[in-house]
Amino acid sequence: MFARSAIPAFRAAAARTFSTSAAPKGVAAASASRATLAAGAAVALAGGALTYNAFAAPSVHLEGPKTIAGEYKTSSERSFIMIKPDGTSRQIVGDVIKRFEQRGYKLVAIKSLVPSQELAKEHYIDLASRPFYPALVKYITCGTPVIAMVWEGKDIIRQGRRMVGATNPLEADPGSIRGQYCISVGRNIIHASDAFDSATKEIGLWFDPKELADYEPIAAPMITAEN
Ligand SMILES: Nc1ncnc2c1ncn2[C@@H]1O[C@H](COP(=O)(O)OP(=O)(O)OP(=O)(O)O)[C@@H](O)[C@H]1O
Repeated sequence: MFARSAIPAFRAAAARTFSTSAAPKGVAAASASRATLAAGAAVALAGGALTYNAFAAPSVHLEGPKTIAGEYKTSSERSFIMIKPDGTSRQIVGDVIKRFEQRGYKLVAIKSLVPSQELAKEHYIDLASRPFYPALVKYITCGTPVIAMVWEGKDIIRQGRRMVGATNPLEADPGSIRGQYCISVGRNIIHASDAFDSATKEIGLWFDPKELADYEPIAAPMITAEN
């Protein structure tokens, strides 16, 4: 059984880079402190509740150059992207997925769930002192599902943030997802990891490693070749 005390340890290690508005971009991999969940344990989600399921091996890799978020600045880099309840309700899930697919990114995990209070609070824990935090948690757990995804590919963390757009949709580039689909900071339809250690934390929080697929899309060489 996963020791619940590992979550606060992990939270402390993830530091401010988890929340996305003010995080130092691009330096997280080098500077981030790391945490390791105990071998034989993982965070898993079932029926919208946060549970801690034991498993044999491997452990969730949260430290070292290669983590559950792949390897930073390589084609194995991964980001946690989540369509929020308003995005699901407004039926733009397909459009969001299409953008990432057409850009050349690889979908390695996806699931629809109604997050528990515990999970939503943990995801946004770095904003706990902000006045909008209770409403944010209420919104994420409102009963309409979120679409939790892991996308993989070159520079996905930075590009994912660019594709999503600014936190306040009114400041977002019109070509970005938020810039195209929304006008309110409280209903900005999508989340994307802002740094490598944030992606590591978030993927580990929302997914069991066994849910992450390892495959090669047939068009991969046409997307990734540099010459
Ligand atoms: N002033 C605000 N009023 C209401 N909600 C806010 C406000 N600022 C942020 N939020 C909500 O909290 C979320 C997290 O805020 P954060 O500052 O981390 O921005 P973000 O990184 O762009 O968003 P996310 O983490 O969801 O990708 C925002 O996406 C938004 O839903």
